Amino acid sequence: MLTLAGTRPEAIKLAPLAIAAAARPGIAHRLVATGQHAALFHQTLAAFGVAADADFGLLVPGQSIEALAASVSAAVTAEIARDRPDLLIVQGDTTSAWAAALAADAAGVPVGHVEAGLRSGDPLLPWPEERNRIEIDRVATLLFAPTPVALANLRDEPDVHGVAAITGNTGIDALLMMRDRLGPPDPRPDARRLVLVTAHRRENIGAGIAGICAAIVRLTARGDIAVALPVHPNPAVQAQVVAALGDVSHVSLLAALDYPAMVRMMTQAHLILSDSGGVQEEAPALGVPLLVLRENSERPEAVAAGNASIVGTDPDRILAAATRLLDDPAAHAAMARPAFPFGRGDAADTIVDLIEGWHAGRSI
Ligand SMILES: CC(=O)N[C@H]1[C@@H](OP(=O)(O)OP(=O)(O)OC[C@H]2O[C@@H](n3ccc(=O)[nH]c3=O)[C@H](O)[C@@H]2O)O[C@H](CO)[C@@H](O)[C@@H]1O
Repeated sequence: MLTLAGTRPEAIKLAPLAIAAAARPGIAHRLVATGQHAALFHQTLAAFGVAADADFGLLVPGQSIEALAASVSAAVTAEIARDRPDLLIVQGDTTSAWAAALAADAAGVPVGHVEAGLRSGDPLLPWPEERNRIEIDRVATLLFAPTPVALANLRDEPDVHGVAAITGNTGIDALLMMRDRLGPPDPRPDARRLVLVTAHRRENIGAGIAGICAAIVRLTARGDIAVALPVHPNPAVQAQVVAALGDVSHVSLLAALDYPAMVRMMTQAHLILSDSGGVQEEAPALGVPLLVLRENSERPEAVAAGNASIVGTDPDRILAAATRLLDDPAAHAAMARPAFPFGRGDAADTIVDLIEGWHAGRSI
């Protein structure tokens, strides 16, 4: 079995699978990095005690999505010819996962999709992730849907032909593993309540991030909160955020946090504002209220569970929602009950059980 991955969120969500696969003598697993997030990918895996078996080193700064897809496709095709894996695993919705899945399909190698069935319903939001998810699911033989909603999405699509099962999300395995390892959070020295913000979606660069930053400036003017914003490595995001927030007091712009530091900070936060996919899964499990800085979500479970609210990027809307949660303890408490709509931490074991069953010829 060959797993291909290249970004920080893929490292987080595939580390539990690598650990679970290594514990099964019947599974020979090879984890190969594309090289897309370079050192960040390997550092993130290392936080779980996992190392990649190889790295294609495909990162070319500033390269287009099309160029990345072409190089992933060529590298996966060569790897398949060399190693003849019986299954290719990809996770989520990156362009490299999409290119690898199509290359494996073309070479006759079955594809297993971890985090299958997520749909925002809008091909352009987020782009290209929504297109990538749909096309990976169309070629996948094994579809590991994290939730009943994701499974229902797959059942509704006539072009999905593989076998699908609900597994939970391996991101929750990673989160609970790391939280247990870190122990109880340290009390913060600062009396101000912590608001943690992350923003990096391609469609938010420009007007969206401008709106988010304007809301942060107005929010910190209250005087009783501290904002921490780990800035995504994307240079376009960095330039915009530093220009808008670099000199605002009680706003700390941080370098991207390693995963243990991120988990620690999420557990200390009073409120999280984020356009991230993974954070929408993590905040409910940690019981931290989340405002989603997007117009839609492929993860309606967090809103349905009462832990998240979709507020988009309009500064007035963000400010109103955040102010309510900061000023009304009952409103905050209602969104701060831990909930586990994305699983309870056993997704990776469930997935390797299903893979072993598939190897043995049992239907999943
Ligand atoms: C909306 C969307 O399409 N999101 C996709 C995107 O991830 P996603 O939008 O989740 O990507 P992010 O870069 O936000 O990464 C989120 C993860 O990184 C952690 N973190 C974040 C900031 C930081 O400084 N340090 C840190 O460790 C978060 O706790 C979380 O676990 O790719 C994932 C991997 O294929 C998919 O599962 C998601 O569906």
